[in-house]
Amino acid sequence: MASMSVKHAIAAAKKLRSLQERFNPGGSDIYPALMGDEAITALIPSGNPLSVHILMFTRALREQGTDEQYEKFGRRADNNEIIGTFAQTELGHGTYLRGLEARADYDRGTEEFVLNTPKLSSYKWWPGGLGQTCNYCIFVAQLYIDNEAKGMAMFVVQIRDEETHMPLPGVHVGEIGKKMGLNGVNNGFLGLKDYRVPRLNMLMRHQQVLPDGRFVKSPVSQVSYFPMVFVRCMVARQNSNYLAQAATIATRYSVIRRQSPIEEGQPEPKILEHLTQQMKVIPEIVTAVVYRLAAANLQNMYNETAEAVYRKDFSRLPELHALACILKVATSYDSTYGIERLRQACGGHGYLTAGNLGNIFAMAAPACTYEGENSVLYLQVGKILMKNWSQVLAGRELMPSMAYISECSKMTSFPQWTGSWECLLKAIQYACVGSIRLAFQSYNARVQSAQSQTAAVNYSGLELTKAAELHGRSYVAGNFYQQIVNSPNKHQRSPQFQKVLENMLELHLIQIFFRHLGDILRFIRITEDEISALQRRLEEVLKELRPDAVAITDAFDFNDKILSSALGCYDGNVYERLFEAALKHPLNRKSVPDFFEAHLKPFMKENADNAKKSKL
Ligand SMILES: CCCCCCCCCC/C=C\CCCC(=O)SCCNC(=O)CCNC(=O)[C@H](O)C(C)(C)COP(=O)(O)OP(=O)(O)OC[C@H]1O[C@@H](n2cnc3c(N)ncnc32)[C@H](O)[C@@H]1OP(=O)(O)O
Ligand SMILES: Cc1cc2nc3c(=O)[nH]c(=O)nc-3n(C[C@H](O)[C@H](O)[C@H](O)COP(=O)(O)OP(=O)(O)OC[C@H]3O[C@@H](n4cnc5c(N)ncnc54)[C@H](O)[C@@H]3O)c2cc1C
Repeated sequence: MASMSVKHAIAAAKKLRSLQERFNPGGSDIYPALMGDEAITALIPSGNPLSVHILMFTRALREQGTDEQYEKFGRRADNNEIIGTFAQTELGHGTYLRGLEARADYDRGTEEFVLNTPKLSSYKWWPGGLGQTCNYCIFVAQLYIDNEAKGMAMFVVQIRDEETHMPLPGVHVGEIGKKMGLNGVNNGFLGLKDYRVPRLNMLMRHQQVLPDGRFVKSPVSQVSYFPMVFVRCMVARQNSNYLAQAATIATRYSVIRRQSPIEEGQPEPKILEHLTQQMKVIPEIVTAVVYRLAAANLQNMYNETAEAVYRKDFSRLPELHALACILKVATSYDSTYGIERLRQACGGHGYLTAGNLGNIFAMAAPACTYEGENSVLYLQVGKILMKNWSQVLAGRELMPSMAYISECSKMTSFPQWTGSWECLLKAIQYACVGSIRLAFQSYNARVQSAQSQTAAVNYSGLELTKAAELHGRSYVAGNFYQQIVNSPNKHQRSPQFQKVLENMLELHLIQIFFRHLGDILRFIRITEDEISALQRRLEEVLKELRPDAVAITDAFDFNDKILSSALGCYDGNVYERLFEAALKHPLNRKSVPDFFEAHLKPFMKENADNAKKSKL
């Protein structure tokens, strides 16, 4: 689905409200009830100008505001009476939140905050819908009381008149310009000059400024980062879906397109019969399945943790933060590169807009950057792994998603190679733990030699990133293994279905193994014969999955409207649809285009005249 117009976004928002009334009557939060529903992902693609309103503005009001603040602002936002966005990033800073320059100075005389973006670099820059759609925003700023910095806080700020939509005095708001994609989103800029808001416009569920200017700290400062955790979980889900969409298109196309006989004299086969084509398409189908399951797990964990945070129990926040970061990175990177591989798998037609792969790519790719730039989130996970390795060295228990690290740390060497799924999974985990150990040694040596912790993180950055990446692989592969091999539902599956799932597990594990062979060989001895055996298993499982490829992608259940692709329609009429799309192009409206008389004819005539003259 391409970027939406505001008109279409409003239709989607209405649909969401009606779904909420149906599934969660009277409740404000639609997502826990509906998160499994693919309709939601279809209604809020990242190209929707209301997505930040729906996913961040309403949620921040609910989770960061007091009950009274929810009644004042949140209920109206949930009801779409006001439309807002989450304005955090600035022209000069996105990643380093402690460097944000927008400021909120408390004036105890009037019990107001005075909001300012003092420099060009402190202008808010990027928030979705800020350019034109929103009349409110959550403005993230450094809080100052008596000129003393107190850290980040969030403020509800009205930016446009509710009746006329005119920007209010003191507000400088606009659109940041055309982007590579998502051009329906009207990402905006915002400057504020001495803009006053009442004290109770600061969201105060976790930290407060009292009327006399006393500051009550949040029990856990990280809780102000919670809206980002939610969207990271959503990205994991959304980007897995983008990959599934592209895989569906490329699979359907690959069983219609015929090219190049495999045996001399034979008819041209469907291109999916070529082994290298299978290797381009089938692993992406499997990756989409694997990530959808991991993202669904993450979603459950988010729902449980959000409920606990609401009750001011912050104990599971670090684990959720680590998992949300790692899955956001893994799904956004792998979907972005996977979609490009799938586009190439469709040959020349993959480059046509009518195939929709370019648009899907343009929607998936920015997720590598928004909601925490991927390298930065890898470093964040790397730092968490260092902390956990210290815990291992101290003999303490780790959070459940890192329990495998303790287990592997106790192994003096890798067990006898068997090539089983357990063995492959263990090899990935073992390489991860080896990488964590090396990163820790490097990081620790730097700290011991009097480098600051932050400098040590910077100079160990490559090793930390590698450890974080392998932790992501270990978690995702471990989750898939559990769901296929140890799931309590396993016995309700037909043997045929279980076999397809096991083939997908085989392919996923072998694929990750080969992708990280260099990393694995650093810590484990494997013979050439053992690697060759895996190569043969890879070829075999591609062959086994080939007949199921279409059925698996059909099971993703994307209708033609969502895929919006001449190459990926359910009926397989690829050439007819490509032709139809070509004929709709404006250049085909007239047999002779206007530019012929105006430019092309005079240009050719001038050249012909010059040629004649030079012959004379
Ligand atoms: C199904 C529905 C479909 C939905 C479709 C979804 C599609 C999405 C559509 C919307 C499209 C676009 C929206 C985009 C919106 C945005 O981009 S909003 C802006 C987002 N900005 C960022 O993400 C900024 C990135 N920076 C940061 O997050 C932090 O600054 C960073 C983590 C990089 C570092 O911060 P520091 O303050 O320097 O922190 P540290 O010193 O590293 O850590 C301090 C401790 O805090 C812990 N921590 C950090 N972050 C979190 C967190 N989020 N939650 C919990 N804990 C956190 C960290 O581990 C440290 O802990 P410790 O003290 O060590 O125990
Ligand atoms: C489509 C889109 C929608 C967005 N929507 C919103 C929105 O609704 N609201 C909002 O507030 N923001 C939004 N953003 C902004 C987004 O959150 C930021 O772009 C993102 O957080 C990255 O920050 P940055 O752009 O400052 O990148 P930078 O931090 O400047 O990154 C540039 C490079 O520097 C590197 N780098 C930065 N810090 C470090 C470090 N500590 N260690 C190592 N390398 C580092 C990065 O890895 C990267 O390679 C959106 C962005 C996009 C693209």
